[in-house]
Amino acid sequence: MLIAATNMSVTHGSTPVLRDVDFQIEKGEIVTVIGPNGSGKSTLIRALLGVLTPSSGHIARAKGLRIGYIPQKLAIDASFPMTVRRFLSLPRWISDDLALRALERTGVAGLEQRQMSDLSGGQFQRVLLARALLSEPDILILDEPTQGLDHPGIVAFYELIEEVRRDLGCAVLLVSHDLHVVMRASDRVICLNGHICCQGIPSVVQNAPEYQALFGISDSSTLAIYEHHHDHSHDENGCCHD
Ligand SMILES: Nc1ncnc2c1ncn2[C@@H]1O[C@H](COP(=O)(O)OP(=O)(O)OP(=O)(O)O)[C@@H](O)[C@H]1O
Repeated sequence: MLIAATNMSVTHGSTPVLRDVDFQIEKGEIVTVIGPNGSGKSTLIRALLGVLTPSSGHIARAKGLRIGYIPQKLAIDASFPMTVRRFLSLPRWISDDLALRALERTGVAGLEQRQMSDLSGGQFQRVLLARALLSEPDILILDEPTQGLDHPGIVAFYELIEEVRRDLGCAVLLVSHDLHVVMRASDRVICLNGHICCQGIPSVVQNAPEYQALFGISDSSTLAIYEHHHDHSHDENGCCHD
């Protein structure tokens, strides 16, 4: 076990956001969290990272766990000069050789002298990934890494994630809205909506009546994910009632 949350609830102010979440991730697994906007995906990630404290339950992390985190958004002001090479050396200086190898691994070698603010969305994500890999993480945590990428870009990014997992053996936890790709590329999928609605390996989740009821899935209507039908109702706080 790398990280485990037990019976974890999180409130923002007085608003419950996550309720009774039991979650754990093992070595080398690729786990994707899916769910509607505002369903608590980023909150779950932030709690697992330890940057917010659950209101109840607890979180355990393996001793000495190294986490490589790629945030949902990272704004770099265009008026603030920051080359890719310099960015890779934050917060700790790294050698040119290490920088080159990291960029090669994520398929963006040659961009060293480019300004971060000039990169395309896909290049930017790959530079973030290169930087996250420098710490040789046991687990990579990525919050919507494919946001803004086109379909080939999304598929390519997932292929890269799989390659990184194969080569480095790290676990990967991601948040994604790309349902089709997620189902192909994850070992396990978690459907979140203020609580864990269902979880499991994609083939099982995909065929589970709970999943189909949750997401209203038929092949042609995958994008109807956010019009999904629940077999239980949610109040305004995202809590569920059978
Ligand atoms: N710091 C905060 N203070 C108050 N409320 C917050 C805070 N962060 C998140 N929330 C609220 O908690 C709920 C869950 O937010 P969260 O960002 O975890 O959802 P999400 O599933 O990641 O959404 P999205 O898909 O839109 O990124 C939302 O209603 C949000 O407004």
